Parts: sequence; structure tokens; C-alpha cells
Amino acid sequence: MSHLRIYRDDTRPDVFEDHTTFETIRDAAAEANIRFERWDASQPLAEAATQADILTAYAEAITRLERDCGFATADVVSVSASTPNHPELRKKFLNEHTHSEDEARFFVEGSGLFCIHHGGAIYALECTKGDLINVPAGTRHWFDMGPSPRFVAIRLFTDPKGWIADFTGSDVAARFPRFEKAA
Ligand SMILES: CSCCC(=O)/C(O)=C/O
Ligand SMILES: [Fe+2]
Ligand code: NI
Repeated sequence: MSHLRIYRDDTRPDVFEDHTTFETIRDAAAEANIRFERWDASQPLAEAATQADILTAYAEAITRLERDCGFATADVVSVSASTPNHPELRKKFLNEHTHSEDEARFFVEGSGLFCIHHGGAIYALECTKGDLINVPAGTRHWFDMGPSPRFVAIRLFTDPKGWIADFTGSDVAARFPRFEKAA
């Protein structure tokens, strides 16, 4: 299940506000300008599904996001414990960064933890299959796929160059709990 914990960024992370229902997660996330929705993710995907297969299976959702939100391109990030370089991939997203465009991700399989740093708080949002998250441009955040990852996420971009991040240089991500869920 999706799960949101909200920590203060200036205290120990053992005190937090906990949200476990869709409505309370959506409303609390909206305080940080995070869009959180549940979308249909019931398209069957073969174990060996390629990026093109996944984009085709979810073409309708992608077209809707492109039309309504101005995204120009989409790609797929699919990582599992058998992905050879998954520890390096985990590290790539693990430090606080921003993007010059909105970060929209649609989880069609598995789960991962988005941490958004906004207004003196850390919004740690575990996204699972069917979740659509949009983190606005310029928002400090990081993402943890965990030590034994399993997720497939569709990423939408307005810049055809794809994923470009500006790292803040902050060590804040290291002060909050990691995503430890096993695949
Ligand atoms: C869940 S998609 C991979 C993570 C990513 O693209 C990103 O920018 C994390 O902050
Ligand atoms: Fe990001
Ligand atoms: Ni949970």
C-alpha cells in the first residue's frame, strides 16, 4: 500500500505524521504541491516486456498526461534485484536534487520511496503500482528504490533530452530512513 510519512527536517526522524489512506495521502501531499493520484495499472506485462511494450500498453494514460500537462516524451525505468547495476542506479537518485521540469512518474509495477523536501518538512511517500506522482519543477527531492528493488515506472518529460538533475549538495537524504522493503 502507498504510505506517506511527514518528518520535520530539523529534528530526529523518529517523530512523524503518518498517512495510509489514499485521501489523506493525496491531501497531505497537496500541501507540498505534490500531485498524487491513483490510475489504472492493470495492463498485463510479460516478464520480458520491453520499454516499447510498456509504453504501448499504457499509451492512453501517456497521451492523457501529454495532452493535459504538456509533456513531450515518455520513457520507462524498470529495475529489479536482477538488474546488474541496481546498486549504482539506486545511488544515482539517492541524493537531494531538483529538476527544471515537473517530475511525473506513473508506477505500473512494484514500489519505491520518493522524499520531497518542502517547507521545512520531508514528505516520504512510498509509491506503489497504480500511483501517479508529480513533483513540481524546482522542488528538492530524492528517490530510493531500496537494496532489493522492484519497480516499473513511466516517466514523462517536457524536455526531449530526458532526465537531467541538479544536485543540491545537501546531506539531508542521509538523515532520513531509507526504503528497506524487500522485492
Ligand atoms: C521512479 S523513476 C526514477 C527516479 C527518477 O527519475 C528521479 O528523478 C528521482 O528523483
Ligand atoms: Fe528526481
Ligand atoms: Ni506501508
